[in-house]
Amino acid sequence: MSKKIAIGGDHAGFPYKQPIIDFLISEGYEVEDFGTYSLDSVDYPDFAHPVASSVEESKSERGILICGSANGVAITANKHQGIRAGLAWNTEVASLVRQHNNANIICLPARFISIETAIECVKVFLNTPFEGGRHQDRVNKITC
Ligand SMILES: O=C(CO)[C@H](O)[C@H](O)[C@H](O)COP(=O)(O)O
Repeated sequence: MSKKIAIGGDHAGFPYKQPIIDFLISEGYEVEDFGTYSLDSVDYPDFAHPVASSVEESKSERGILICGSANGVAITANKHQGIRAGLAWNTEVASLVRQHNNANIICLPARFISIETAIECVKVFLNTPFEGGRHQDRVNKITC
């Protein structure tokens, strides 16, 4: 896959963003960081929309979004055409969101998982292929 990854999140996700970026760079990925850039309180859609747009427009191959519960960024990203943003809180779910749902954005709940788990989820998300078959039929039915 292309090595370009878009990443973003709100103030709750901010402490997790740089360690994930460091991991991605160490693995040879190019990273576009859409913010936020501090712990100051912000609104998650202001960061989820640019990440989703980057994936939607094929400027990035995959996206990573981080907020407190991961729900706000997931709900926002899934408003975009062609975006399948799924939550992951352990490596098994991170694998399934690729294998079964062909997710192109992973949403991480920073207030409920460790940074180490978040990085493990990202690793699995980026390295697990979509299974296709019956899952492709189901993914095809998602779009209204
Ligand atoms: O959007 C969210 C929940 O769906 C995220 O968890 C946010 O990070 C959270 O709502 C931020 O909450 P705060 O009390 O404003 O820090």
